Amino acid sequence: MNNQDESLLLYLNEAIATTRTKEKLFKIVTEKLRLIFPFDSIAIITFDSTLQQKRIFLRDLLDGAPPIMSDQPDATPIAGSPIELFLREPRVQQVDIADLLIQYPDYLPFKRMYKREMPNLTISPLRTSGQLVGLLVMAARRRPTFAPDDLTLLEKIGSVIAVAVSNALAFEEVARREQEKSVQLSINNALLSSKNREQLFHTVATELDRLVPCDYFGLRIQRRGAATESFAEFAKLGGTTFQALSEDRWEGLQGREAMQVETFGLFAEPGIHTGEDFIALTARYRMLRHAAEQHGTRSMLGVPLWVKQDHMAVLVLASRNPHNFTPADLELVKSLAPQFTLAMQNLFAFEQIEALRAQLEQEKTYLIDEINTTAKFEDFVGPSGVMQQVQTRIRQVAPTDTTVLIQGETGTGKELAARALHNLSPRRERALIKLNCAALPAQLIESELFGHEKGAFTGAHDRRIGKFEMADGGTIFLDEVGELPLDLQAKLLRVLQEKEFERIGGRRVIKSDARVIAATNRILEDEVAAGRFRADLYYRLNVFPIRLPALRERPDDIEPLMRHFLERFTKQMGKPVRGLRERDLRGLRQYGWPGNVRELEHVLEQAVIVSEGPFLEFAGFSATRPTVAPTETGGPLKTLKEQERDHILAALHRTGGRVSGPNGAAVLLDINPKTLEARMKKLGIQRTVGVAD
Ligand SMILES: Nc1ncnc2c1ncn2[C@@H]1O[C@H](COP(=O)(O)OP(=O)(O)OP(=O)(O)O)[C@@H](O)[C@H]1O
Repeated sequence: MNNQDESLLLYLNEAIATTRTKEKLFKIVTEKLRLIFPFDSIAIITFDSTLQQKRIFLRDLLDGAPPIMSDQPDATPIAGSPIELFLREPRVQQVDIADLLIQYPDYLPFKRMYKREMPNLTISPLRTSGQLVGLLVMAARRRPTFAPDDLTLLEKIGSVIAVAVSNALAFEEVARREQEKSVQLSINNALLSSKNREQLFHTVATELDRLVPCDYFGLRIQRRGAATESFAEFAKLGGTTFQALSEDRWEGLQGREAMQVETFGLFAEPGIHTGEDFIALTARYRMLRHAAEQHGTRSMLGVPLWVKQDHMAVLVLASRNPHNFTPADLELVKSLAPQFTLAMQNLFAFEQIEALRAQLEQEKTYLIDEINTTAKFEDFVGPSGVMQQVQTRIRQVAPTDTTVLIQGETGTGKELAARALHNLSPRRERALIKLNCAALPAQLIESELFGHEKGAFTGAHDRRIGKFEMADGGTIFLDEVGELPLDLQAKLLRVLQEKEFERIGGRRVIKSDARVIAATNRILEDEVAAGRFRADLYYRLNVFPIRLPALRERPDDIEPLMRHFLERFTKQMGKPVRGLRERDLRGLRQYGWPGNVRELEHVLEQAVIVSEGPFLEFAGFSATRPTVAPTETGGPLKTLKEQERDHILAALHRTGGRVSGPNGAAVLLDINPKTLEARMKKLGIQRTVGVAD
């Protein structure tokens, strides 16, 4: 070995000790070697410990192209390639590519070099501590002539380079592990910190992309016999950053239906799909074909997260590069799978909790309203025979899920009966949700019943849960059902038949297990006959009818009801208990009670308020009021307007002309004082002069 050789070895040794990147190392090696050995192209091939996979660093000095540094193992297998030949006899060899091509006519790198007229190869093994870690391959146009010393030097250089290559790769491996750790940490942090699905998985996709570069990241739920659902999907649509994909992207492409093909079982095993395998999958799955055609997808990596009888969840990465994914990538993604699974399950649970929370929030408002109005069955006063029958029917039907229709005049206790029924039913732990069908315009009733999505119509600023959804597991009480507009009757019928509906502006079918109790003070049969109420809906509602008799039909209930209300009001108002005069009782029993129990309740409330002596005073109440409803007298009928006028006058008479306040006519008539004033004005009723509210 001459001085020049020695100094080269020293130089290389030093360079190796100080150089950490393989790029720099490769540059130094190339330049120094070229001073001694004439070559036009040089490659360092490294092997993994099992000699199964190789990585290639290549520099072509003739065309001045930048060196090729392979970050990923080369996909071409070593078995069956000329490399195998050198592995069998690892020593410095000089070969002519033309000879090799006879044996390996399809080996591309040699074909390429032959074409570029560099047929002379010098191959030297790279060994460290006796172990083969790679090959140094020099290609030249002219056949070099080596002295035996040169060959010895090359062997020595080979071991120096081997150490360098091993170091650089080990260093790289350490760096990759560090990066892997940092990515895993970032993914962990994202999974732990964020509750928003899109934001969370966007971070995860971006982090994972640092280790396993890809163009598509998708978490998907595959259902047996149904379309695949997207849980979180992102793609680099032309750019370098991920954008969220929505399910809607299938629409308008080939029709949503066309995309709804079953993919259950695809990626049931973790794997990489590329080349022929990938093409076979695109032939089988329309969605994959679409991705290949539209986005140029050429390879995929899939890992199942969980597999159940009827559905499975998978993580899919896809790339436009056919050789993008390596077995190491697959292992890495597999190692992350448990975290993804946990995060998805957490999110599912969290979203479920959110939905329940929203439902509870809605229910709460109702429950607060109900605290004062909750009816215990004991509050339901009615010792008369007819009311005993009513109570028996309520008790009979309460434990079932049967739809109940309660009919009766205003104030007969329909709502009280509905509440008592709910409270006797197994659903009493859940809410009774009431909807008054007469109180709102048609569109609002629909949204009250079924809810709406954000932006479903002007003014729909937020998503809103409908009462049917809210009453899931409980009872929905449709008060004044006879007032429901015909088109809504059709929609209500559908819910009753199918127990499912959609929110306004929504596509998702919502199921509700709500028990229905409907009430009306109209005679629904007459409404059906007049074409104002759908016969089919009537039959659906009238499964178990309960009729609440008018108070005048059960005079035996009057006194017990009076005592019940008296006790309540005296207690509520902290008033002393006063006696009831026989003549007053007689008068009250004889009265017709057009407003039924509600009217009786108001009369007593008023009496408790105004009475001061030892007896209750029924000021303004006249027992000479008609004892039967005018419709039943057979005489000429009054118009509704006249009837209303008379009724208001009677109320005013009783309150001494007072309209508002606790002793006013508005309380007696159970309407808003402003409304009463407006009606009085319309009907031309003057206030009694001299009486102030
Ligand atoms: N049997 C009863 N025992 C005790 N209170 C009753 C009874 N029936 C009715 N009430 C009381 O009378 C009032 C009116 O009853 P409720 O609101 O249930 O009648 P409704 O038939 O639903 O009336 P509307 O048709 O006007 O809605 C309520 O305050 C209720 O508590």
